Amino acid sequence: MADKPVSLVRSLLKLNRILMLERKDFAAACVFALLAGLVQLSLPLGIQSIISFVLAGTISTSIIVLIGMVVFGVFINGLLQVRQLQIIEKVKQKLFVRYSLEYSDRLPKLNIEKLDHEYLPEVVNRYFDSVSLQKGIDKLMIDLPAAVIQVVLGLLLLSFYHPVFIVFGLVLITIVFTIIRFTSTQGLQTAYRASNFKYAVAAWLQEIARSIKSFKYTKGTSLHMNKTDNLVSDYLASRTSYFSILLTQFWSLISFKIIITAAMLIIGAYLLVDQQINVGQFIAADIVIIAIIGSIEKLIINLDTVYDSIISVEKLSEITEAETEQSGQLELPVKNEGVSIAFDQVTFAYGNNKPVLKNITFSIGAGNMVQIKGISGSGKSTVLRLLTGAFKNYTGNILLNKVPVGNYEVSNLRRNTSILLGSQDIFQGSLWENITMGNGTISIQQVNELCEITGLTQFVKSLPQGYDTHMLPVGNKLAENVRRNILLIRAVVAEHRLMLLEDPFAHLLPENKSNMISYIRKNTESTILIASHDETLGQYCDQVIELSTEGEVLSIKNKA
Ligand SMILES: Nc1ncnc2c1ncn2[C@@H]1O[C@H](COP(=O)(O)OP(=O)(O)OP(=O)(O)O)[C@@H](O)[C@H]1O
Repeated sequence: MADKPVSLVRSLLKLNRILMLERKDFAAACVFALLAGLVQLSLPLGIQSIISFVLAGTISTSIIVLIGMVVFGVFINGLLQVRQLQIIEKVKQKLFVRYSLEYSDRLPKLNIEKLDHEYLPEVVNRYFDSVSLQKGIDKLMIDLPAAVIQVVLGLLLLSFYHPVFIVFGLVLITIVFTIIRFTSTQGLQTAYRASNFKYAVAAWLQEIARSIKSFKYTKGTSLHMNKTDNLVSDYLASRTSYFSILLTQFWSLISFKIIITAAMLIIGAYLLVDQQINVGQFIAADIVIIAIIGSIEKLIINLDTVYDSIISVEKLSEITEAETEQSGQLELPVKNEGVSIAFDQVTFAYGNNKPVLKNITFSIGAGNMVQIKGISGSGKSTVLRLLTGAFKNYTGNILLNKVPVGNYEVSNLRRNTSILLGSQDIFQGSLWENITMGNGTISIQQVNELCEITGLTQFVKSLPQGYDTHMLPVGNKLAENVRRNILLIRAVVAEHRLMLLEDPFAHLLPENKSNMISYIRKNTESTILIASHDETLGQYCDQVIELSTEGEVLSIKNKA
């Protein structure tokens, strides 16, 4: 995906939206952080009182009670922290589930037209950012709120010792906030760029793995290393500029820490010498200062995590916010009856390329079988793709049963359409899943019959686990005709009102081909559109539409 401008406020709002999905848990974690902070800060007060008692030489029951209370405070503090951890663990699990389900629900609904220039398996790598986000959640929900609360409460507590601490604290907080606010946008932008290069490296490594044979058997070149080297250099450059922003922010926080330590100690010592505070108060103030410094350190260390979490949400949103297909409202009733098709002066181009189809006009009666012919690149498959409703950027009209294809509800249209396109593939799952795609109405008899017709039976019988055999991604290790048969059976087995088939029979023996065509015509009333340059197919079809190399209709021949 492209290097887009990232806005700090917009990204923070996005992150906030994700956290707010678990607002109850988040609120509980914050309350626990606040309580833990209060308990933590009450300890110096207890210690201060104990010291006062000791200095006054009054060892009494009060001291024992006070010590008891301080120890109890430490225990309560631990208890609150455990509770926080439990909440955070729940939130982490929910995040994982949420993104897993959202990705799997959204992927098939994405607008292919908009993502046409992307390689989806690579874009899906962004899913791993859900794990980075999980890791950041601890810091975002526990450490950071706790650190901020402790700094604020600590400064407030110090102000009780002397008002000068209030002014001092406020000035310092304002300076640090301003520095972070104005350097963060650039920090985010560089972090985003570094993340883009990280994914580019991963994508390239995946690409080497995907085309492993090409790289393995091409001797004497180091293309794979050179490209990796370039991408890694880009990553390092953006990571270095990201780190320089982080360093600026680290230094501002470190300066804050140094100034506050020095100032509080000097002011504290002065007030002690001046007898405005006593030794107990001085020691208690020091404990508070140490707690504040500890919290500031937490802020410094976790700044990186905040950026990572924001970038994770941005990256994850490349799928969760990607445009989905627009859908109409109309439902095409599911019945065993074909649909009529009409193309009226349709012109279509992929993106900004030159038109693939020019002024195409033809009509097809319901239940007809039609071949779309033309040499490679003439636009045969594009005609089928337009009928799936996935591409909408055309001029002219495409009608199904006299209604524009875009008016149909997308999932309803898909339920009524059987699609075999060259870009479809075998996926990792059982042979049965690959054939039925989870459609529980398909019977074993139907599938067996189709295996017999296509010649797949022998392959199925050779498998010890039959239809339960696990298929590898992309149908790896399968013979090409087996792979194509599985895809053909998948397309033909469920009854649909429209069949869009790209070169479905090219791999079949002549006898299997004619048996398959007879099966389809006998078992279904579907309208069947076949994109193929097969010269022998026309004899089986009601109509043959031939496209020219320019993507125009060259001829339309109806069966005599
Ligand atoms: N997603 C796409 N983005 C850009 N151009 C594309 C895309 N798909 C196809 N094309 C181009 O559109 C033209 C028509 O492609 P199409 O696949 O429809 O032709 P075809 O006649 O079916 O070819 P074949 O018989 O080789 O499958 C070709 O020049 C092809 O390169």
